[in-house]
Amino acid sequence: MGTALLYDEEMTKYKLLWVDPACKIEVPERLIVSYEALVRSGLSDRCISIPAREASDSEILLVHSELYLEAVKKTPYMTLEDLKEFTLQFGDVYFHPNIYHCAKLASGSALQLVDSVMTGKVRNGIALVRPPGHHSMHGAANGFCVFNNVAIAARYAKQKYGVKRVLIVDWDIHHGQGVQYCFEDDPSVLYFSWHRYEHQNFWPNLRESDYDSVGKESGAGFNINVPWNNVGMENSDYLSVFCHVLLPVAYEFCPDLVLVCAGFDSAIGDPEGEMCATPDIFAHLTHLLMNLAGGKLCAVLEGGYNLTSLAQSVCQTVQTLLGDPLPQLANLRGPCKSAVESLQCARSAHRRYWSFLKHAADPPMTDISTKHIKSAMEEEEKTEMAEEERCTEGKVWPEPPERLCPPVCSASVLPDDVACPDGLKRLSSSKDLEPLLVSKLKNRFRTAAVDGDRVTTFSRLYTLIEKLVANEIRNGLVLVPDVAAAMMCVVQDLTSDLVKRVLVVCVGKEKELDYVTTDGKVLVVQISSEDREEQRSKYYIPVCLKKGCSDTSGFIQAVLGLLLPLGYEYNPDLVLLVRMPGSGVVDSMWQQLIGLLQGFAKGHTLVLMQVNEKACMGSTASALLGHPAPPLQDLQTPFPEDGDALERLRERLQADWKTLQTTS
Ligand SMILES: NCCCNCCCCCC(=O)CS
Ligand SMILES: [Zn+2]
Repeated sequence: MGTALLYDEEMTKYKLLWVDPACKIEVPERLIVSYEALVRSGLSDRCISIPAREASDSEILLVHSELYLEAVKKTPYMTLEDLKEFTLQFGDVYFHPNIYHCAKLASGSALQLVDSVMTGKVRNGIALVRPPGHHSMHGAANGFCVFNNVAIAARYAKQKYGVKRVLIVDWDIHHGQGVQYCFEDDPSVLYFSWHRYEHQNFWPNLRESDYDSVGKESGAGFNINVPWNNVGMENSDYLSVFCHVLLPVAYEFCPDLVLVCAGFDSAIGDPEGEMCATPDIFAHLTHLLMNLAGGKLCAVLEGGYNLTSLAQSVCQTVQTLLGDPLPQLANLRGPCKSAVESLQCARSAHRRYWSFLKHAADPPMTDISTKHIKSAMEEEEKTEMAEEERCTEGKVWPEPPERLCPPVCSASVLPDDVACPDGLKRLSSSKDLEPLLVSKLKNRFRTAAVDGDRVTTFSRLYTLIEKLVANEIRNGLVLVPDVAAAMMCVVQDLTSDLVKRVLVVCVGKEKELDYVTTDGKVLVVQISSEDREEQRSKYYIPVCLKKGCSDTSGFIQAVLGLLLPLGYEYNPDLVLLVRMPGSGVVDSMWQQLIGLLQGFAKGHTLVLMQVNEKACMGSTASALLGHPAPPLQDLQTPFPEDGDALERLRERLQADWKTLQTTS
């Protein structure tokens, strides 16, 4: 299934008609450059174009009051003076004779997107709209927003498709207070927002934007705010919050639909955000949400005022929605102190509501919400500085890397008598081994004549890895007689000269893992029921689950809270996913793991399985081909000892691995 793209140039046909410094950044060019970038890059042609439509009155009234709607209806007929007058009753927003029409198109586009996804016409999609929506409230326009596009879409999805749980992820740099107000007592809509806050010194300066606004009454726990109290947040900060706050809760919530308030003013160069995250981060944020809700994801444009980073970020998002390989994120260095404080506060505020956050630490000693007094004075000094001096002084960043699709997505190396799963390309021609390699294998296995089929297997493995590294294929599946031996061979013989860093994810326990690397060329994360604490080192990290890999709750917690951060920090060139026989890992969990691992090494994942486990080749192939993993149904509360052990393991490892840091 494809990716929907909604865009209508009508939504570029309104603009600010008078002088208002607060609103001058919201210009029609925002939409024009975004769409043109998609066209120029060829991405728009790969999408399924869905027409925009006007939202009806009843759809708008799902969120807004009749009084407000009737008032806005009058704006097309107002004189310039009347429009100015009308605008004064709201904050940081402007009206225009054509904005009511565009606001209906913006909301209607979001609804068209929901229809396309919920009817299965497309898998996911994005609506490029203006005016944005997440600041508008029941009875008021605000922050460039007229109708709350995403809030209307959430209510519409519930009403028309009986969607039980909607996750709204707001990665815009402003707090979508309109969305928070709309759903704060509603447990069927989980609203997550991070936003520039600076201890309430940043617009919209609301006390209720802080981390302790967790929702009300039956909605308690279903509103997550992560305030950024400093500017300059980077890719590491964003990824840490996803791994340690949003994703654990999102997986436990298990939504039927994901809506994204896709604002790109959180990207580098934006005058509003003043953050430093690069456009390629949105490729990963999108990817990390795409295995939820069976891949049903609707992204709706909110903010984004630097036309260059906006266009690049939109392209990065669309490319991921289309399933293209992810870019490698370079030199992640762990979250900054302020980000750790914020995520620690958010985690501790929510630990009573979410079993996946149950073991979160107490809030930091320096309670960050009282800091706003002091920082107000700092704020005073800052405003003395010239405006342009303080904001984006010529931020520059590299063009996002090309994300080329290899000619073959998934290849397989199988014994001759095993059928190849649909969609996989069989590499049967095992080329003759270089004599060098044969001698290596011989002395490796110290047998005079390395037996025939083993040489065949390793020659095929070698062929596969060569093609992965050459980007001729994206990922691969290999069935071998002895998976542990094959793993050793791949790690020690086949990859040494081909790749710089291999991430080995070992699922289940194995007979002997009789080597531990210390040079950093290999990072082994082993998830099993075995407690190998004594063997742990920086590059060998055993995660012990009391009930083993069949405990999906413990497994996904270890993946989100440990494997993902580690993987991002380690930044491998190859991922080796080894499924030990008898691991007991549940199929949906196995597919989720393969899906999430695609975020590393441009998707170069090599799956090693034992021949006698060929029964799960089908689902492995499906995940390797990029089909969304099935949702993890009814997750139990993780075993306390596992949750505790994971928290302790993170604390012990965070000296070596900064992205594991969740406490300041
Ligand atoms: N009143 C002092 C300056 C306030 N600037 C307000 C900017 C509103 C931004 C809204 C937005 O970006 C939506 S995503
Ligand atoms: Zn914004």
